[in-house]
Amino acid sequence: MAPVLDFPINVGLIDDVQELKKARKTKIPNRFVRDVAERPAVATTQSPLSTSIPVIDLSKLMKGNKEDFHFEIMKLSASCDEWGFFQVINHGIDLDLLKKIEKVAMEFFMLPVEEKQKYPMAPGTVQGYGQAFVFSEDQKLDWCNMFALGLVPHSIRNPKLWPTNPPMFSDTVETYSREIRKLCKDLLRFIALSLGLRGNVFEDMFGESVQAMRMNYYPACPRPDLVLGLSPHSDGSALTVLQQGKGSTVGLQILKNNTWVPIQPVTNALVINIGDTIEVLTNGRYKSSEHRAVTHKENDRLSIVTFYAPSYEIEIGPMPEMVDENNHSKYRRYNHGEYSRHYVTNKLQDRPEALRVVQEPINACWSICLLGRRVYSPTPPKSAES
Ligand SMILES: COC(=O)C(/C=C/C1=C(C)CCCC1(C)C)=C/O[C@H]1C=C(C)C(=O)O1
Ligand SMILES: O=C(O)CCC(=O)C(=O)O
Ligand SMILES: [Fe+2]
Repeated sequence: MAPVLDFPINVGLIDDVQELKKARKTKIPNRFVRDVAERPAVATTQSPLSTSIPVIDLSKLMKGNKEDFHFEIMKLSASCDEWGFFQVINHGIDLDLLKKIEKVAMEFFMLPVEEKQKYPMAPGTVQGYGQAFVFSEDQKLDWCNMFALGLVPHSIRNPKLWPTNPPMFSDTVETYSREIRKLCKDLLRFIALSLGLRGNVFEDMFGESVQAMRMNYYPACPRPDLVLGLSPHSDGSALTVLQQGKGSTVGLQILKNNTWVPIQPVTNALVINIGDTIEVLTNGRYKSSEHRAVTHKENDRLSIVTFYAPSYEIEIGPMPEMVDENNHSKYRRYNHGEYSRHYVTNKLQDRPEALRVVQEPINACWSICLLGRRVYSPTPPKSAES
Protein backbone atom coordinates (compact mmCIF):
# COMPACT_ATOMS: atom_id res chain seq x y z
CA MET A 1 0.00 0.00 0.00
CA ALA A 2 1.65 3.23 -1.11
CA PRO A 3 0.36 6.04 1.07
CA VAL A 4 -1.41 8.69 -0.97
CA LEU A 5 -1.22 12.24 0.30
CA ASP A 6 -4.36 14.18 -0.37
CA PHE A 7 -2.81 17.58 0.35
CA PRO A 8 0.04 19.40 -1.42
CA ILE A 9 3.33 19.48 0.46
CA ASN A 10 6.51 21.50 0.22
CA VAL A 11 9.25 20.05 2.40
CA GLY A 12 11.97 22.48 1.26
CA LEU A 13 15.60 21.36 1.06
CA ILE A 14 16.38 18.50 3.43
CA ASP A 15 20.10 18.55 4.23
CA ASP A 16 21.76 15.14 4.33
CA VAL A 17 23.29 14.95 7.82
CA GLN A 18 26.30 12.90 6.71
CA GLU A 19 27.11 15.59 4.16
CA LEU A 20 26.78 18.30 6.81
CA LYS A 21 29.23 16.38 8.94
CA LYS A 22 31.68 15.99 6.04
CA ALA A 23 31.53 19.75 5.46
CA ARG A 24 32.78 20.14 9.08
CA LYS A 25 30.46 23.06 9.73
CA THR A 26 30.32 23.81 13.43
CA LYS A 27 27.04 25.70 13.23
CA ILE A 28 24.00 23.44 13.16
CA PRO A 29 21.49 24.54 10.49
CA ASN A 30 18.41 26.03 12.08
CA ARG A 31 16.08 23.33 10.79
CA PHE A 32 17.81 20.82 13.05
CA VAL A 33 17.90 23.02 16.15
CA ARG A 34 15.06 22.03 18.47
CA ASP A 35 12.96 24.37 20.55
CA VAL A 36 14.34 24.60 24.08
CA ALA A 37 11.64 22.35 25.60
CA GLU A 38 12.47 19.56 23.16
CA ARG A 39 16.26 19.60 23.52
CA PRO A 40 17.83 16.55 25.14
CA ALA A 41 19.80 16.81 28.35
CA VAL A 42 23.27 15.62 27.45
CA ALA A 43 25.19 13.82 30.16
CA THR A 44 28.94 14.45 30.23
CA THR A 45 29.60 11.10 31.89
CA GLN A 46 27.44 7.98 31.94
CA SER A 47 24.02 9.18 33.03
CA PRO A 48 23.06 7.87 36.48
CA LEU A 49 19.57 7.42 35.06
CA SER A 50 20.80 5.13 32.28
CA THR A 51 18.96 1.88 32.67
CA SER A 52 18.98 -1.58 31.29
CA ILE A 53 15.38 -2.53 30.53
CA PRO A 54 14.43 -6.08 31.59
CA VAL A 55 16.31 -8.79 29.74
CA ILE A 56 14.33 -11.85 28.65
CA ASP A 57 16.16 -15.09 27.96
CA LEU A 58 14.25 -16.55 25.01
CA SER A 59 15.91 -19.95 25.34
CA LYS A 60 14.14 -20.34 28.69
CA LEU A 61 10.81 -19.75 27.01
CA MET A 62 11.55 -21.95 23.99
CA LYS A 63 13.12 -24.91 25.75
CA GLY A 64 13.43 -24.21 29.48
CA ASN A 65 12.00 -26.39 32.23
CA LYS A 66 8.61 -25.54 33.74
CA GLU A 67 10.10 -23.40 36.48
CA ASP A 68 12.37 -21.37 34.14
CA PHE A 69 9.48 -20.92 31.73
CA HIS A 70 7.18 -19.62 34.42
CA PHE A 71 9.82 -17.23 35.80
CA GLU A 72 10.62 -15.83 32.35
CA ILE A 73 6.93 -15.39 31.42
CA MET A 74 6.38 -13.41 34.64
CA LYS A 75 9.39 -11.25 33.78
CA LEU A 76 8.01 -10.70 30.26
CA SER A 77 4.65 -9.69 31.64
CA ALA A 78 6.23 -7.24 34.13
CA SER A 79 8.42 -5.70 31.36
CA CYS A 80 5.42 -5.15 29.09
CA ASP A 81 3.36 -3.73 31.97
CA GLU A 82 6.04 -1.39 33.25
CA TRP A 83 8.07 -0.44 30.18
CA GLY A 84 6.43 -1.62 26.96
CA PHE A 85 10.05 -2.53 26.16
CA PHE A 86 12.42 -5.40 26.89
CA GLN A 87 15.66 -6.81 25.49
CA VAL A 88 15.89 -10.40 24.37
CA ILE A 89 18.99 -12.58 24.65
CA ASN A 90 19.55 -16.14 23.42
CA HIS A 91 17.10 -15.32 20.64
CA GLY A 92 18.49 -18.04 18.40
CA ILE A 93 19.40 -15.70 15.53
CA ASP A 94 22.90 -16.39 14.25
CA LEU A 95 25.19 -13.65 15.59
CA ASP A 96 27.00 -13.66 12.23
CA LEU A 97 23.76 -12.68 10.55
CA LEU A 98 23.40 -9.75 12.98
CA LYS A 99 26.94 -8.72 12.06
CA LYS A 100 26.24 -9.10 8.35
CA ILE A 101 23.16 -6.89 8.37
CA GLU A 102 25.11 -4.19 10.22
CA LYS A 103 27.94 -4.52 7.72
CA VAL A 104 25.73 -4.08 4.63
CA ALA A 105 23.80 -1.27 6.30
CA MET A 106 27.02 0.61 7.12
CA GLU A 107 28.41 -0.04 3.63
CA PHE A 108 25.23 1.43 2.19
CA PHE A 109 25.32 4.54 4.39
CA MET A 110 29.02 5.06 3.55
CA LEU A 111 28.30 5.22 -0.21
CA PRO A 112 28.54 8.63 -1.91
CA VAL A 113 25.35 10.59 -1.41
CA GLU A 114 24.61 10.56 -5.19
CA GLU A 115 24.57 6.74 -5.09
CA LYS A 116 22.20 6.61 -2.09
CA GLN A 117 19.93 9.19 -3.68
CA LYS A 118 19.25 6.75 -6.50
CA TYR A 119 16.75 5.28 -4.01
CA PRO A 120 14.97 8.44 -2.84
CA MET A 121 12.27 8.49 -0.21
CA ALA A 122 9.73 10.71 -1.97
CA PRO A 123 8.05 13.31 0.25
CA GLY A 124 5.04 11.80 1.99
CA THR A 125 6.27 8.22 1.53
CA VAL A 126 8.25 5.98 3.88
CA GLN A 127 10.38 3.75 1.67
CA GLY A 128 13.86 4.53 0.35
CA TYR A 129 16.69 6.81 1.50
CA GLY A 130 15.99 10.12 3.22
CA GLN A 131 13.86 11.41 6.08
CA ALA A 132 10.34 10.12 6.66
CA PHE A 133 7.43 12.06 8.16
CA VAL A 134 8.49 15.49 6.83
CA PHE A 135 5.48 17.43 5.55
CA SER A 136 6.39 21.12 5.67
CA GLU A 137 9.26 23.52 5.22
CA ASP A 138 9.20 24.67 8.82
CA GLN A 139 9.19 21.23 10.40
CA LYS A 140 12.31 20.44 12.46
CA LEU A 141 14.49 17.69 11.02
CA ASP A 142 16.06 14.69 12.71
CA TRP A 143 19.85 14.25 12.85
CA CYS A 144 19.51 10.94 11.07
CA ASN A 145 19.70 9.34 7.64
CA MET A 146 17.14 6.60 7.10
CA PHE A 147 16.76 3.83 4.63
CA ALA A 148 13.45 1.94 4.77
CA LEU A 149 11.92 -0.93 2.82
CA GLY A 150 8.58 -2.70 2.89
CA LEU A 151 9.24 -6.46 2.93
CA VAL A 152 6.08 -8.54 3.41
CA PRO A 153 3.67 -8.99 1.71
CA HIS A 154 5.48 -8.70 -1.62
CA SER A 155 2.84 -6.25 -2.85
CA ILE A 156 4.26 -3.48 -0.59
CA ARG A 157 7.73 -3.81 -2.15
CA ASN A 158 9.10 -1.25 -4.55
CA PRO A 159 11.86 -3.12 -6.43
CA LYS A 160 13.34 0.19 -7.68
CA LEU A 161 14.28 1.01 -4.08
CA TRP A 162 16.36 -2.13 -3.47
CA PRO A 163 20.05 -1.19 -3.70
CA THR A 164 22.34 -3.20 -5.96
CA ASN A 165 25.31 -1.88 -4.01
CA PRO A 166 26.64 -3.25 -1.68
CA PRO A 167 26.18 -6.48 -3.67
CA MET A 168 25.15 -8.57 -0.62
CA PHE A 169 22.56 -6.03 0.53
CA SER A 170 19.36 -7.64 -0.79
CA ASP A 171 20.29 -11.25 0.07
CA THR A 172 21.24 -10.24 3.59
CA VAL A 173 18.01 -8.29 4.08
CA GLU A 174 15.99 -11.31 2.87
CA THR A 175 17.71 -13.75 5.24
CA TYR A 176 17.59 -11.33 8.15
CA SER A 177 13.92 -10.53 7.67
CA ARG A 178 12.99 -14.23 7.54
CA GLU A 179 14.75 -14.84 10.86
CA ILE A 180 13.26 -11.74 12.51
CA ARG A 181 9.80 -12.78 11.28
CA LYS A 182 10.15 -16.12 13.11
CA LEU A 183 11.27 -14.26 16.23
CA CYS A 184 8.22 -11.95 16.06
CA LYS A 185 5.88 -14.93 15.79
CA ASP A 186 7.52 -16.59 18.82
CA LEU A 187 7.43 -13.39 20.83
CA LEU A 188 3.78 -12.77 20.06
CA ARG A 189 3.02 -16.31 21.26
CA PHE A 190 4.78 -15.67 24.59
CA ILE A 191 3.20 -12.23 24.93
CA ALA A 192 -0.22 -13.87 24.50
CA LEU A 193 0.65 -16.50 27.13
CA SER A 194 1.88 -13.78 29.49
CA LEU A 195 -1.64 -12.33 29.32
CA GLY A 196 -3.22 -15.69 30.03
CA LEU A 197 -4.44 -15.89 26.41
CA ARG A 198 -4.20 -18.70 23.86
CA GLY A 199 -0.65 -18.72 22.37
CA ASN A 200 -1.88 -18.36 18.77
CA VAL A 201 -4.38 -15.62 19.40
CA PHE A 202 -2.43 -12.85 17.65
CA GLU A 203 -1.12 -14.90 14.74
CA ASP A 204 -4.61 -16.31 14.06
CA MET A 205 -5.96 -12.78 13.94
CA PHE A 206 -3.16 -11.08 11.95
CA GLY A 207 -3.43 -12.88 8.58
CA GLU A 208 -0.27 -12.41 6.50
CA SER A 209 1.51 -9.94 8.78
CA VAL A 210 3.05 -6.81 7.28
CA GLN A 211 6.79 -6.48 7.83
CA ALA A 212 8.99 -3.48 7.10
CA MET A 213 12.56 -2.52 7.92
CA ARG A 214 14.21 0.78 8.60
CA MET A 215 17.93 1.41 8.98
CA ASN A 216 18.72 4.56 10.96
CA TYR A 217 22.20 6.07 10.78
CA TYR A 218 22.96 8.84 13.27
CA PRO A 219 26.30 10.54 12.51
CA ALA A 220 28.15 12.12 15.43
CA CYS A 221 26.86 15.64 15.97
CA PRO A 222 28.96 18.60 17.17
CA ARG A 223 25.97 19.86 19.25
CA PRO A 224 24.03 16.83 20.55
CA ASP A 225 22.39 19.15 23.07
CA LEU A 226 20.53 21.02 20.30
CA VAL A 227 19.25 18.22 18.06
CA LEU A 228 17.33 14.96 18.18
CA GLY A 229 18.40 11.83 16.29
CA LEU A 230 14.80 10.71 16.01
CA SER A 231 11.72 12.64 17.16
CA PRO A 232 9.57 11.23 19.97
CA HIS A 233 7.04 8.70 18.73
CA SER A 234 5.36 5.41 19.45
CA ASP A 235 5.49 2.68 16.81
CA GLY A 236 2.36 1.85 14.83
CA SER A 237 3.31 -1.80 14.60
CA ALA A 238 2.26 -4.74 16.79
CA LEU A 239 5.89 -5.41 17.72
CA THR A 240 9.14 -3.66 16.82
CA VAL A 241 12.54 -5.36 16.88
CA LEU A 242 15.51 -3.03 17.20
CA GLN A 243 19.11 -4.05 16.67
CA GLN A 244 21.64 -1.52 17.91
CA GLY A 245 24.94 -1.42 16.05
CA LYS A 246 27.81 -3.18 17.80
CA GLY A 247 29.60 -0.90 20.23
CA SER A 248 26.68 1.55 20.12
CA THR A 249 26.70 4.30 22.69
CA VAL A 250 23.44 5.08 24.43
CA GLY A 251 21.04 6.67 21.96
CA LEU A 252 17.60 5.20 22.54
CA GLN A 253 15.54 6.88 25.26
CA ILE A 254 12.15 5.86 26.62
CA LEU A 255 9.67 8.24 28.18
CA LYS A 256 8.84 6.85 31.62
CA ASN A 257 6.96 8.84 34.26
CA ASN A 258 7.56 11.97 32.18
CA THR A 259 11.34 11.48 32.17
CA TRP A 260 13.49 10.43 29.22
CA VAL A 261 15.37 7.33 30.36
CA PRO A 262 18.46 6.38 28.30
CA ILE A 263 18.62 2.68 27.55
CA GLN A 264 21.92 0.92 27.98
CA PRO A 265 22.60 -1.48 25.08
CA VAL A 266 23.22 -5.14 26.03
CA THR A 267 25.70 -6.99 23.79
CA ASN A 268 24.01 -9.24 21.20
CA ALA A 269 20.56 -8.50 22.59
CA LEU A 270 17.66 -7.28 20.48
CA VAL A 271 15.41 -4.55 21.87
CA ILE A 272 11.70 -5.31 21.54
CA ASN A 273 8.91 -2.83 21.95
CA ILE A 274 5.16 -3.08 22.06
CA GLY A 275 3.52 -1.09 19.26
CA ASP A 276 0.17 0.69 19.11
CA THR A 277 -1.60 -2.42 17.75
CA ILE A 278 -0.88 -4.52 20.84
CA GLU A 279 -1.83 -1.57 23.03
CA VAL A 280 -5.27 -1.44 21.42
CA LEU A 281 -5.74 -5.24 21.31
CA THR A 282 -4.88 -5.53 25.01
CA ASN A 283 -7.18 -2.60 25.79
CA GLY A 284 -4.26 -0.58 27.12
CA ARG A 285 -2.85 -3.25 29.41
CA TYR A 286 0.46 -3.41 27.46
CA LYS A 287 1.27 0.12 26.34
CA SER A 288 3.21 1.31 23.35
CA SER A 289 5.80 3.59 24.98
CA GLU A 290 6.93 6.86 23.56
CA HIS A 291 10.63 6.80 22.62
CA ARG A 292 13.22 8.86 20.74
CA ALA A 293 16.90 8.76 19.80
CA VAL A 294 19.60 11.25 20.74
CA THR A 295 23.00 11.76 19.14
CA HIS A 296 26.56 11.73 20.43
CA LYS A 297 29.35 14.27 20.03
CA GLU A 298 32.03 11.79 18.93
CA ASN A 299 30.34 8.54 18.00
CA ASP A 300 28.01 7.67 15.20
CA ARG A 301 25.28 5.08 15.78
CA LEU A 302 23.36 2.61 13.66
CA SER A 303 20.04 0.96 14.43
CA ILE A 304 18.21 -1.62 12.35
CA VAL A 305 14.53 -1.70 13.04
CA THR A 306 11.83 -4.18 12.00
CA PHE A 307 8.15 -3.29 12.20
CA TYR A 308 5.79 -6.27 12.41
CA ALA A 309 2.08 -5.56 12.06
CA PRO A 310 -1.20 -7.22 11.11
CA SER A 311 -2.34 -7.46 7.52
CA TYR A 312 -3.97 -4.27 6.22
CA GLU A 313 -7.38 -5.95 5.92
CA ILE A 314 -7.60 -6.66 9.64
CA GLU A 315 -10.00 -4.87 11.95
CA ILE A 316 -8.37 -3.97 15.26
CA GLY A 317 -10.06 -3.26 18.57
CA PRO A 318 -9.75 -4.40 22.18
CA MET A 319 -10.00 -8.20 22.40
CA PRO A 320 -13.13 -9.36 24.26
CA GLU A 321 -10.86 -11.22 26.71
CA MET A 322 -9.34 -7.88 27.74
CA VAL A 323 -12.63 -6.12 28.39
CA ASP A 324 -14.92 -6.60 31.40
CA GLU A 325 -16.99 -4.55 33.83
CA ASN A 326 -13.81 -3.24 35.50
CA ASN A 327 -11.98 -2.64 32.21
CA HIS A 328 -14.27 -0.95 29.76
CA SER A 329 -13.26 -0.76 26.13
CA LYS A 330 -10.86 2.18 25.79
CA TYR A 331 -10.53 2.09 22.01
CA ARG A 332 -12.85 1.87 19.06
CA ARG A 333 -12.40 -0.67 16.32
CA TYR A 334 -10.50 0.47 13.24
CA ASN A 335 -8.99 -0.99 10.10
CA HIS A 336 -5.21 -1.49 10.31
CA GLY A 337 -4.66 -0.44 6.68
CA GLU A 338 -6.42 2.88 7.35
CA TYR A 339 -4.34 3.33 10.48
CA SER A 340 -1.10 2.59 8.60
CA ARG A 341 -2.00 5.13 5.95
CA HIS A 342 -2.75 7.67 8.62
CA TYR A 343 0.48 6.87 10.47
CA VAL A 344 2.76 7.30 7.50
CA THR A 345 1.13 10.47 6.23
CA ASN A 346 1.41 12.35 9.52
CA LYS A 347 4.20 13.99 11.45
CA LEU A 348 6.05 11.68 13.79
CA GLN A 349 6.86 14.34 16.33
CA ASP A 350 4.72 16.31 18.72
CA ARG A 351 2.25 13.56 19.39
CA PRO A 352 0.81 14.31 22.79
CA GLU A 353 0.26 11.36 25.08
CA ALA A 354 -3.51 11.61 24.75
CA LEU A 355 -3.35 11.32 20.95
CA ARG A 356 -0.76 8.58 20.88
CA VAL A 357 -2.85 5.79 19.41
CA VAL A 358 -3.76 7.78 16.35
CA GLN A 359 -2.60 11.29 15.56
CA GLU A 360 -4.55 14.40 14.58
CA PRO A 361 -6.91 13.69 11.70
CA ILE A 362 -6.21 14.78 8.17
CA ASN A 363 -9.66 13.89 6.97
CA ALA A 364 -11.36 14.35 10.29
CA CYS A 365 -12.48 10.71 10.38
CA TRP A 366 -11.12 10.32 13.88
CA SER A 367 -12.83 10.89 17.15
CA ILE A 368 -11.98 11.05 20.79
CA CYS A 369 -12.92 7.88 22.60
CA LEU A 370 -13.00 7.05 26.27
CA LEU A 371 -10.09 8.37 28.35
CA GLY A 372 -9.32 11.08 25.81
CA ARG A 373 -7.55 8.80 23.38
CA ARG A 374 -8.17 9.50 19.76
CA VAL A 375 -8.80 6.51 17.54
CA TYR A 376 -10.18 5.89 14.12
CA SER A 377 -13.90 6.15 13.78
CA PRO A 378 -15.70 5.66 10.48
CA THR A 379 -18.06 8.50 11.42
CA PRO A 380 -16.45 11.94 11.47
CA PRO A 381 -16.98 13.74 14.77
CA LYS A 382 -19.49 16.60 14.49
CA SER A 383 -16.98 19.35 15.29
CA ALA A 384 -14.73 18.25 12.40
CA GLU A 385 -17.38 18.02 9.71
CA SER A 386 -17.53 21.70 8.78
C1 LIG B 1 9.92 5.06 7.90
O1 LIG B 1 9.01 4.05 8.08
C2 LIG B 1 8.45 3.83 9.27
O2 LIG B 1 8.80 4.41 10.23
C3 LIG B 1 7.40 2.83 9.35
C4 LIG B 1 6.95 2.35 8.11
C5 LIG B 1 6.78 1.10 7.78
C6 LIG B 1 6.25 0.66 6.52
C7 LIG B 1 7.04 0.65 5.38
C8 LIG B 1 8.46 1.10 5.34
C9 LIG B 1 6.53 0.16 4.08
C10 LIG B 1 5.05 0.03 4.03
C11 LIG B 1 4.53 -0.61 5.28
C12 LIG B 1 4.83 0.15 6.55
C13 LIG B 1 3.84 1.29 6.76
C14 LIG B 1 4.67 -0.81 7.72
C15 LIG B 1 6.93 2.44 10.55
O3 LIG B 1 6.14 1.35 10.65
C16 LIG B 1 5.17 1.22 11.64
C17 LIG B 1 4.00 2.05 11.35
C18 LIG B 1 2.93 1.27 11.15
C19 LIG B 1 1.51 1.66 10.91
C20 LIG B 1 3.36 -0.06 11.22
O4 LIG B 1 2.65 -1.03 11.08
O5 LIG B 1 4.68 -0.10 11.52
O1 LIG C 1 17.45 4.18 16.78
C1 LIG C 1 16.78 3.98 17.78
O2 LIG C 1 17.26 3.66 18.86
C2 LIG C 1 15.28 4.18 17.72
C3 LIG C 1 14.68 3.81 16.41
C4 LIG C 1 13.19 3.87 16.40
O3 LIG C 1 12.57 4.11 17.39
C5 LIG C 1 12.47 3.61 15.14
O4 LIG C 1 13.11 3.47 14.09
O5 LIG C 1 11.21 3.55 15.19
FE1 LIG D 1 10.42 3.59 17.12
